[in-house]
Amino acid sequence: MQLQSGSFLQGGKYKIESILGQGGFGITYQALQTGLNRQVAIKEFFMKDYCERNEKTSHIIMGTQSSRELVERFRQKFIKEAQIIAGLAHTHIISIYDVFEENDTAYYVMEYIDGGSLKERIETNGAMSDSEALSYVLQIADALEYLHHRKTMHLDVKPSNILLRNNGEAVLIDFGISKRYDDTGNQTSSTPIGISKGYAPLEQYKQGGVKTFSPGTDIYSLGATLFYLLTSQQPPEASDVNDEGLPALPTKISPLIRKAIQGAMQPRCKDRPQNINEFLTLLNEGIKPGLENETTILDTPKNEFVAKEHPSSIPKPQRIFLFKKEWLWGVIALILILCTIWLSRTNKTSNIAQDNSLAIGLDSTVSDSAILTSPISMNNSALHDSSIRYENSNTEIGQTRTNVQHNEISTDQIVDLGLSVRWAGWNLGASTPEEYGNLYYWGDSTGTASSGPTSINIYDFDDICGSEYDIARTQLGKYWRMPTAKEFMELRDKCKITWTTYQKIGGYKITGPNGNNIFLPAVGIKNGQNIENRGSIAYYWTGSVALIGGGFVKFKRGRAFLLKDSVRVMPNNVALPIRPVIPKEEKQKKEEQQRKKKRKSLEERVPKFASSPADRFNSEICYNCNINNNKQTINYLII
Ligand SMILES: Nc1ncnc2c1ncn2[C@@H]1O[C@H](COP(=O)(O)OP(=O)(O)OP(=O)(O)O)[C@@H](O)[C@H]1O
Repeated sequence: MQLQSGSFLQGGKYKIESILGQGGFGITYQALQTGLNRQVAIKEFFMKDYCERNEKTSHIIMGTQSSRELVERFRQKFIKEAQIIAGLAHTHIISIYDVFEENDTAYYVMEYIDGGSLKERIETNGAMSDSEALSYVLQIADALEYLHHRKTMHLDVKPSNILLRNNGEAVLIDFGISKRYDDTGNQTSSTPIGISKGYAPLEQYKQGGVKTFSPGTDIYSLGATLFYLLTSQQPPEASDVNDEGLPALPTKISPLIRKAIQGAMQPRCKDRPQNINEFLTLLNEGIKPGLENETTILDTPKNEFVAKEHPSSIPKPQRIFLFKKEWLWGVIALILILCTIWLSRTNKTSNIAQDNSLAIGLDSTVSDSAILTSPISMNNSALHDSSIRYENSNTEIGQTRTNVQHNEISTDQIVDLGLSVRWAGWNLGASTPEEYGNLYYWGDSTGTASSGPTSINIYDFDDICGSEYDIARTQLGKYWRMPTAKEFMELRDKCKITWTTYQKIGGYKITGPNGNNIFLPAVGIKNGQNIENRGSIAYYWTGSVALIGGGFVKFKRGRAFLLKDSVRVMPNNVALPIRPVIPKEEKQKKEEQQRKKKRKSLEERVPKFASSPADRFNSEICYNCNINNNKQTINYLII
């Protein structure tokens, strides 16, 4: 028995409109928040098997004393969980606005999401393309990483728990069985474990469920979700996966994605990627992984998940410690590689210095920087910020300059990385290289944090880059603009991306093919008044060409994702740092164009050189006549 539509909660603050659904632990309603006149979703704690409702008062009633105790215990946990979720702030995690008790039960109020679930999407449209499925899975991976970072597991990731905002953004809901773990990884809450067949891994079926913090459990469910999105088939139950392996995935799915699903859906938790970062590495193998922790994966040999008949035979990503047995050969190989890199860097540096007099900022401690940028350098303490320098300056990156104006991102901070465009050394609006920049909104030429579009607009990148909507162009003028998708891809694909810290700010050192560097601080994402994920995630605008639900480039743990085909100008609760570019030949091209235009207009206005004095006379008359636009006078004078 549910609350009637038209009934009120919290003294009229919320008006129940309809029922969205009911599960074992709760009823979800669509409601109106009357004061703000906005739609919300309200979840009511209601244990179907133990609770009833007094029709007159709407109060919850319970039968026996023992059921009362049980329900009370879970009600307290429901409230606690809601409070925890309310403390999370992530674009792809449901926002909770309010938690309260009424009718002898508990409620939480959340953002109402009207685009339906991924499950409904598949039921209506059938299986998705690789890119569409990935765009959703990457968003949820992001949300999971955020949760895992806070020692929280969701434990019920599945397509029906992923809703879509009408702008295409995926949002993770239903934390009803999520758990939190303390710093030692022990469970701090024991909300009941529900089993979602096909999505829950083996360990969730065990008596007592998952007891220690293990991101691999959510990774299994995420892999199963990807399986469903790409096949529109319910993934097999974990016990069947254990006995028979995963059924062969259609070959239209890219081999890399098939391998990633195989890897994520390993029956044994320890055989799966151990964190979201490792899962993403499988999906994004082409990009070199970051160097943040001791388990970071080496570039070479490549991480390989080989899809075999029985998934438990699939090897895990290879890690450094796997090389222990061959340590002797490893050490010899390491020395050889280091020598080679040292030599090649020495040559390269001297070549650059010879060929390009602009390269004065290059580090003279060549051997250090060679180690720094080589994939062998796995130790953060070996990272020297001093190798990050401007191409055109003797100043080390990071020297704070006072009174820097936006338009001071100028020539001395253009870095030629050896790519088709030159990149700014700092974020737009920043006064130091590690700064956020505080200019957010593309499409808002003032670029201030408090303004910006109020809804998400989708633009084709051709409409944006270099136009009046391009904040880099409007702020810096002249030839500056946002990078196009192609240019960002070039940065991603041709540069070495390594995690480092600079002035205590985490971020990515991007080393171009010519050895020059820029620093992309992991400035996070501004969401309302908060800046989230600062020091761990970097998002950047791009004038990109793309799919649904993104439109920016995200640099993350040594990889860059370019998800989208179009530019989304985000509403004003989201902000991203901006790194402008300046095309190499743009200045000359523009000047040449202007010269041509001038010439043309002169040619139109001034007749060709007339040889005889009479002709010249007539020409001059014509010229004057044209100017006066007086044909009669011409005729008269010519005659
Ligand atoms: N914030 C929301 N906005 C819009 N619809 C929602 C929202 N939250 C849940 N729903 C919808 O409400 C229905 C019930 O969802 P919910 O996940 O809360 O319950 P359940 O999983 O069925 O039950 P339980 O987890 O309590 O056993 C689903 O159709 C879901 O898509």
